[in-house]
Amino acid sequence: MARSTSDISELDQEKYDADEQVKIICLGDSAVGKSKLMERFLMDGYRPEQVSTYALTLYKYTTTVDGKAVLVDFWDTAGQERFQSMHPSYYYKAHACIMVFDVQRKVTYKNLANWYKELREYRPEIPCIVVANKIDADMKVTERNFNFAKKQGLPLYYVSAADGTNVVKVFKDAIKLAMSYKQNSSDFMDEVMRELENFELEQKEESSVKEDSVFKEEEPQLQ
Ligand SMILES: Nc1nc2c(ncn2[C@@H]2O[C@H](COP(=O)(O)OP(=O)(O)OP(=O)(O)O)[C@@H](O)[C@H]2O)c(=O)[nH]1
Ligand SMILES: [Mg+2]
Repeated sequence: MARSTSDISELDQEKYDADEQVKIICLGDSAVGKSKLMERFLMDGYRPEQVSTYALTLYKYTTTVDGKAVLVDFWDTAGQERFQSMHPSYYYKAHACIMVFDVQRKVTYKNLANWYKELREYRPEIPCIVVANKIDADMKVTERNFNFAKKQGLPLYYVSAADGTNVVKVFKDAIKLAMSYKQNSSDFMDEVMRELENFELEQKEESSVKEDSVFKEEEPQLQ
């Protein structure tokens, strides 16, 4: 059972700046199997923490990479994806993304393009893995080419949360990619995005002041 918490400290995302803390997010339509995949990977000893107010679950996992202990938070949503858009804080400081579709439902594959677009708006450079889930339902799908991944230059894994095929591989590779992103990226893009946001905000404030004064000037004079 997931432990329910409204502990806001769980959402203190500054912790992800620490060397040994990694944040991996999961994206994809409802019912593609995001939660089942996490549960399958973490099987025993996982402790999902439902941050109920924010409709998300953090799956915590400890591992070692190059002899160093690493704490991984896998972020999973509950419900928000129905609106086809996530809150920006979901993406904030994420180091890698696992993007899932259901091989049995074409629409979930088509929607990858929307998820990917949104991901790149917030995290232009983080590694992203595409997961074709539920291959147990029809093994023939592994012969099919899902061009979206190839077109975007992303790795594609054929997976089944139900029978476990490739699940460990996906998650271990995601952790490796997240760690290497963390170590090698200067998060330069993050800095640029922040600067741009501040700049746009300042401009908006400035232009609204100007509009105010223009409006006042054009106000008809009452006789
Ligand atoms: N056959 C099969 N069914 C699966 C597999 N993975 C998940 N399912 C089923 O698909 C349904 C949805 O799985 P979830 O893990 O709840 O999906 P989700 O993406 O977390 O859905 P939301 O939380 O609504 O976003 C469940 O009934 C699962 O049992 C799989 O690999 N094979
Ligand atoms: Mg779920």
